[in-house]
Amino acid sequence: MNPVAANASTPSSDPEAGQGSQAPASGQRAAGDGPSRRRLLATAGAVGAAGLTVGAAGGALAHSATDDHAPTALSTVGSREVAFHGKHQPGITTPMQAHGHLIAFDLAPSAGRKEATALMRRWSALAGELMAGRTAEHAGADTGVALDAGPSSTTVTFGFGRTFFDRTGLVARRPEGLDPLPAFSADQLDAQRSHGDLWVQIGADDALVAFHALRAVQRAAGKTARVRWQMNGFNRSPGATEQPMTTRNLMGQVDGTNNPKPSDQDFDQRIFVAAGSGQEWLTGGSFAVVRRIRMLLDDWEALSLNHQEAVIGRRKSDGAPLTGGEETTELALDERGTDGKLVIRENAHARISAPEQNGGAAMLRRPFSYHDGIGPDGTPDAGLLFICWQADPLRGFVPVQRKLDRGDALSEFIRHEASGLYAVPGGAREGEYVGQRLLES
Ligand SMILES: C=CC1=C(C)c2cc3[nH]c(cc4nc(cc5[nH]c(cc1n2)c(C)c5CCC(=O)O)C(CCC(=O)O)=C4C)c(C)c3C=C
Ligand SMILES: [Fe+2]
Repeated sequence: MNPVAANASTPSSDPEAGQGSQAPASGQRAAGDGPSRRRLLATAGAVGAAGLTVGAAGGALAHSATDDHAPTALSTVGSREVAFHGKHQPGITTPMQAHGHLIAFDLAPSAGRKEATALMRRWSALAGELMAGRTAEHAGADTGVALDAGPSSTTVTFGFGRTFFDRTGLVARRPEGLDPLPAFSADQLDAQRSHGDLWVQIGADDALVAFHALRAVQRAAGKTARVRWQMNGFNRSPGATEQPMTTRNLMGQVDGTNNPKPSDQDFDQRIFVAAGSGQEWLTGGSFAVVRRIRMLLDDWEALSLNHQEAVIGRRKSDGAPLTGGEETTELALDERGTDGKLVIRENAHARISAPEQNGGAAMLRRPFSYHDGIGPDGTPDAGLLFICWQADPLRGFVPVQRKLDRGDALSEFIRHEASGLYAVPGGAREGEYVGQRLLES
């Protein structure tokens, strides 16, 4: 086993901070010893005669078949490894990866607590292997899709939906935070693509590595759980920009600026469930709200730049508030222009969603963009797989979405199409599997 660094939240594990960064963030390490996928490949003599190119943009390394089959150094992107074990599960404060897969499962009718326990044990062992860049299954059974790549910042994160507790006879242990989200007036939710007993979030900086992990998780579910829905997303690739910067969404906006930072004094309290919550198994865990939000891009792109900026309250070019300064300058919410009107409009998205307008309600947004092709009407089925993390959805997502639902200028250009709410247990300690403290107590 590779020795893995603690996956604790630290300033440099801020999802924004590492976006596009060349240096591994905290909780990440360069791939080390152990039977890596690449060594297996080399010993199997599977390197093609034309040589193998390992790497990502700007850092490709050629591995010639004339070499002695010793693995060459991985590119920076491929070599990054996130720790599986830690206080919190990976994939929450981990820098946003370039590729993401979300997959929800329902337990099979014949499966109960015993089968769910065996599944979480199996999935946790698998997640540790995938995150370390090792083959997912015994040699020969692995699909081979990621054979020549390193860990590539893979993370696998597990959550339990409300119905998981009914199915496993654990209703008494269900946290209040899993009470159903209220209906919002603008919801157009597809039940088939919402909810689920179990939810898995996969992220990686390489598309093949991410797909490999997704497929391995699905295969490992076996007959215990069947897929309810699955969604694919993406973000900017590390190294694509000159400087590490906050990512943009498909409307072109800099998105993620005012996220809580792990260095904030109250970060842990806002994002992670503290001891004494009444559900000790959830200590160090969090709640994930997942919304598939379609963007009505034809309508959005028809707006002038001024209008687009007024909808958000920030400049499109660099994300700075319309009241001036740079991206990280605070919004001057009371400032009025020469016309006497508020510079950041009453209905601007950034105003309405700001914690100071919502009794301090805050969440950590860690989304992926998605594009599922062009619909029959010629419009892109594209938008945001909005994922936000909080210690309590009633002090995070719910009050903010209630307010946005009533008067957000952005509402006209988006449509909430699917929804999920999951309790995400704390990280597994060495020798433990995710959810053990719930399932074995
Ligand atoms: C209920 C929570 C939120 C939903 C749903 C949501 C959807 C959504 N947001 C953008 C684009 C931006 N959002 C920005 C800021 C922002 N958004 C939320 C919450 C939700 N957004 C919060 C809490 C904040 C931070 C507010 C603050 O503290 O100032 C921004 C501005 C830049 C930033 O801070 O990230 C943009 C841009 C889209 C496109 C979208 C749905 C598709
Ligand atoms: Fe937002």
